[in-house]
Amino acid sequence: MLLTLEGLDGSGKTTAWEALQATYPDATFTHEPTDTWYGEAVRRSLGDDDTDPLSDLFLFTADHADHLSRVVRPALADGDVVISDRYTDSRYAYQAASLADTEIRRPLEYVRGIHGAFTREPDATIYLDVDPETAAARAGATDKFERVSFLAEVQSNYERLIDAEPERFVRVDASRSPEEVIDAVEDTVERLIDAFHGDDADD
Ligand SMILES: Nc1ncnc2c1ncn2[C@@H]1O[C@H](COP(=O)(O)OP(=O)(O)OP(=O)(O)O)[C@@H](O)[C@H]1O
Ligand SMILES: Cc1cn([C@H]2C[C@H](O)[C@@H](COP(=O)(O)O)O2)c(=O)[nH]c1=O
Repeated sequence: MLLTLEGLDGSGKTTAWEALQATYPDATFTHEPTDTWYGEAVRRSLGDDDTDPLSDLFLFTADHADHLSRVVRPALADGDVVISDRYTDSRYAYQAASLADTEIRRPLEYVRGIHGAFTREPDATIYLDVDPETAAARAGATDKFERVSFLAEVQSNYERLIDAEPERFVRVDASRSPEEVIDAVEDTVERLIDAFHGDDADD
């Protein structure tokens, strides 16, 4: 089963993902950007305010392709629960926002289309819902994506993704205290894993 955590910068994904590691010691915990040289290239781009958005998309997508073949697919093949801090929806939401002022028409559909041929969509996605102002303040507004106006575009892309696939997403109110958010995420993960195994048993 593939579970992903998504949301704006500073929404608390990593805080929740770290807490889950104690509860699910046998699960495979992973993240995007990864720690490989592909991920390092992505992080280098994040630190540069003057990159080409299409080049960024393909850098992030290369990191995802490597992540899929090296970590996600093997762990799923072993029957593991995989919990990823950011995954495909980050590209759909962020790169579609950064491509908005380019020659690419319908960026969100374009980015999804690139992934369609090769990716493995998540079984469920927890969306940590926080407003762009809170997100930017928590994240520290240190890179080009952590600006309120940009995060507002990203947020509206996430909302489009949720509208398109409401059955895949679980929204968690991430404006609450860290303890309350962690509790809500842990309850949600427990429910999703139980439901997934229930579905397996029905097959
Ligand atoms: N519910 C919360 N309330 C207040 N502060 C929080 C909350 N959750 C996390 N934080 C703080 O906000 C900052 C960002 O948290 P965290 O790294 O978990 O977010 P994130 O969604 O993973 O961000 P990014 O996508 O930028 O990596 C950290 O300093 C963290 O301690
Ligand atoms: C996977 C991925 C990430 N991003 C952006 C989102 C954040 O601003 C940074 C780094 O993420 P982190 O959670 O702070 O480590 O990268 C993106 O734009 N597209 C993606 O596919």
